[in-house]
Amino acid sequence: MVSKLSDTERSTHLPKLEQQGWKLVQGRDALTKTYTFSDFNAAWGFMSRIALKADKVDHHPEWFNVYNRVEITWSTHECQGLSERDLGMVAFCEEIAPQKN
Ligand SMILES: C[C@H](O)[C@H](O)[C@H]1CNC2=NC(N)=NC(=O)C2=N1
Repeated sequence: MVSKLSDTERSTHLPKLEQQGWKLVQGRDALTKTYTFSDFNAAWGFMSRIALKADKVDHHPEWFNVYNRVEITWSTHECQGLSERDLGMVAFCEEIAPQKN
């Protein structure tokens, strides 16, 4: 069973993630970021790599795509909030996104 991030873990990780453009979702325990890419091809490439990773680690995103924009949200259904699994996927997103915003 995966557990929600502790207060200490939150104060360790959230400030840096907020600097990277991640925001806590209002009304639920989740992190979201909107990435903008050069075109649909780049956005879909990003989504494809996340899809493969999500499948591998069995942790899946909530997301919305329009052309070059991908809004992605991470939260863990199992504990109904943020867990270390979300931090892992957030780090992966940052690692592979060709464009930072
Ligand atoms: C049975 C399966 O392992 C679970 O439903 C996995 C699948 N992907 C998941 N993804 C996310 N984001 N949270 C989960 O708790 C989760 N659980």
